[in-house]
Amino acid sequence: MLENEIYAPLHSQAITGVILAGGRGMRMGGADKGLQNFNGIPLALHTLMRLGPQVGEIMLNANRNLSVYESFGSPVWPDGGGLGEYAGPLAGFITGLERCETAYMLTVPCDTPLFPSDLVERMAQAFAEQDADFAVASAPEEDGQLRPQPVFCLMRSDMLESLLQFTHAGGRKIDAWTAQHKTVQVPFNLPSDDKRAFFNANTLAELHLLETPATA
Ligand SMILES: Nc1nc2c(ncn2[C@@H]2O[C@H](COP(=O)(O)OP(=O)(O)OP(=O)(O)O)[C@@H](O)[C@H]2O)c(=O)[nH]1
Ligand SMILES: [Mg+2]
Repeated sequence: MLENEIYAPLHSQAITGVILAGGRGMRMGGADKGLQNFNGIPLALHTLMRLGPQVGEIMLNANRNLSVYESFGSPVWPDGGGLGEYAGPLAGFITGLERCETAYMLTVPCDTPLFPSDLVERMAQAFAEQDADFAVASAPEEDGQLRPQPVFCLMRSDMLESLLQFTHAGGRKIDAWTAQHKTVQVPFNLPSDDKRAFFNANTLAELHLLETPATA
């Protein structure tokens, strides 16, 4: 690194956003989570609209109702990687890394509708400043404790080989994989940050709660 160069900025246009909507949705009674309405808009479409302006390219990862997802106007890819059906979010990471045509990829789940509008900017800054292999968001949960949110994960798109090795050895947990590399945590707990930004909806009741404005 040159003496005067603080860090090489990571331009948002070099990032492909991958929206993970490939789960079973068991806690929603097996519903296709990404197609459940949030304030009248399917969650996956809501997520596309929130993430789209923050990245250069965008794709959806889904395993059911593919034509409905395609109608949202972005590329849709189901799980590959030979892990079998519903192997978990890392199956979506594999799909994303196989399809990504930019230098970086950022994953976002479809069930966390209030995620920050400056998510990518802050993740990319920490990633570049600390010359990391992964940037992972961390945020306060319902109990106020700051915890990693590993489905919000920024990486270089050359991580596919490492991920295939990890998953073919039986690994399924995102944080166990990222722990093999240099990972920076990006805290989203500034006083100005929405406390509910990383609340996710596992049930329909939780989804409806997120639709209502926060009470002071
Ligand atoms: N591609 C893919 N994504 C998944 C898979 N399982 C979970 N995800 C995604 O990972 C994120 C977090 O998963 P969960 O909150 O457990 O969602 P889920 O698995 O659909 O719901 P449950 O069945 O209730 O656990 C969501 O965005 C899911 O869509 C999978 O097998 N494949
Ligand atoms: Mg699950």
